[in-house]
Amino acid sequence: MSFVQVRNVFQTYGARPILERVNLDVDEGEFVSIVGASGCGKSTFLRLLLAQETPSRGAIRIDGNQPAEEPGRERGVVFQRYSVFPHMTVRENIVAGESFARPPGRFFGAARKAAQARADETLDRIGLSHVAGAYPATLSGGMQQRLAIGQALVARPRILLLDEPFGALDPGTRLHMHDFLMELRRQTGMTVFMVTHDLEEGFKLGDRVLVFDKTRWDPDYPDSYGATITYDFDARNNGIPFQTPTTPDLLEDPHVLSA
Ligand SMILES: Nc1ncnc2c1ncn2[C@@H]1O[C@H](COP(=O)(O)OP(=O)(O)OP(=O)(O)O)[C@@H](O)[C@H]1O
Repeated sequence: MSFVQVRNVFQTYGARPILERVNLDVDEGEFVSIVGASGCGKSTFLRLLLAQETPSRGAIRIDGNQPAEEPGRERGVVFQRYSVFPHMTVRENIVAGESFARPPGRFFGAARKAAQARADETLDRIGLSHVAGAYPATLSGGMQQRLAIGQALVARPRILLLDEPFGALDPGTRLHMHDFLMELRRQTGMTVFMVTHDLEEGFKLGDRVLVFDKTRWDPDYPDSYGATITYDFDARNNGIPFQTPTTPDLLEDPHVLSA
């Protein structure tokens, strides 16, 4: 039995279908990138995995159970515009993120000191050491987003749900955050679902790239059908569109390999 099972899921708002016949099996530890046209239901799909919404039809199982309604330890989440705790400093936000992962959820005494030292290491990794004592409102949007990503990652959730988490970051910071995410993923074996508008990012980070799209379309009634998973690319070897050529001639052609 796969870790995440999605069976014939439909989601409808009022009379308007958003998702239809979505089926998916994901193994624990897989990194699944999700791409698709704006408004096709990618974030809706993440909300279903988070149990913020219940599917109109069909079922979702995580490790054989219905997803719990509280994200907490099982699932962490980062949205494109994530709000960190405004009344806590940057360092405290990271400590709070880690404490989600451990009952009873708080650190005291020596454990708190150790957590602060780990938080400082994380801040170093995400380039926020110099603002460890500052409050989020004094940071730029990109810095707040880095903090949000760091906070979710240090909680080491079993499933991490990312909704365009790197969209607002400049290219250099984005690459650093990719490295940080991949390293933590290697250490924790967490399962990741990431919605992105950047195909290259989807293929670089993902083991699989799912494409959500409508298979049925009526030009007079564009809202009459929902989207489903139309492609499920194996991205481990850079994906189907970039398959490693098997003919020796092509292997020697740098243009083909750098595609
Ligand atoms: N709670 C809701 N009630 C009614 N309609 C909703 C609700 N949530 C989302 N929608 C609609 O469902 C559609 C899919 O939204 P969703 O945010 O899932 O798309 P998306 O693929 O993530 O879009 P984007 O790439 O632009 O972020 C949109 O048309 C949106 O307006």
